[in-house]
Amino acid sequence: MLKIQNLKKSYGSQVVFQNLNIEVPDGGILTVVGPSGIGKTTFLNILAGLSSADAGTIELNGKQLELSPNRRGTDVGVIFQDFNLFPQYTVAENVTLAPKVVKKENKQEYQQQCQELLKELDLSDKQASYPFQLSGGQKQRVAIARALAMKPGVLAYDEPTSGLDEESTNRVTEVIQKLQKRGVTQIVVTHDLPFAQSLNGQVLNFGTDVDR
Ligand SMILES: Nc1ncnc2c1ncn2[C@@H]1O[C@H](COP(=O)(O)OP(=O)(O)OP(=O)(O)O)[C@@H](O)[C@H]1O
Repeated sequence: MLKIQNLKKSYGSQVVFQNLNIEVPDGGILTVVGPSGIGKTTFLNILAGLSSADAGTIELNGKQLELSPNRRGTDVGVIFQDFNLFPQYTVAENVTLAPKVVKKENKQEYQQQCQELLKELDLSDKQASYPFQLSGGQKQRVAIARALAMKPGVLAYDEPTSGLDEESTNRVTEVIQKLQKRGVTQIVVTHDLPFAQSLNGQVLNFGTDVDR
């Protein structure tokens, strides 16, 4: 369970949001929508531990997350809009780097996990490719595999359909639904209303549901 209580964030005198309360059950999908400049990315950055909050708490399975850019750990995995893949590494190296270096998993463990994730995300034939050799949708699935390799409690996506065609967008929906069946809790920030509706999750509309 992801439990957000009384979360508040301001930039100077501008309150971006306050009194934000929301609960997402394990395996739940929360879609975060709202107009440009309303605070969606700010919310995602706080959740990801990339930005501080002024007040409030975020609890994941009873454990309070540190709400500052100093947070360590792998509680929340984020798929950024530009994917942030390492261009000098192959797909398989992108997926195994953090389990190897950060989690210090043994080679057999991280390699096996990588094979499973690439298979699940339909990327087995791309494992030796470099990011520049992939389509946008493929790069995104590598970013998802790389995040999942760290076994996060929550997986969050920033505008996952931006720049994708209809077929790739449908693919993203399928991946998110597949991960939901596996019990992964997911937060999806999006402008794309038809896509948000297709996910059939709980909706947080920053334009209408949030105090400022
Ligand atoms: N580092 C910052 N310093 C000051 N103000 C900021 C900062 N980051 C964001 N803001 C302001 O906070 C508000 C929310 O921005 P945010 O990027 O979270 O919106 P958004 O909903 O993600 O927009 P978009 O959909 O266009 O990405 C905006 O008014 C923005 O100008």
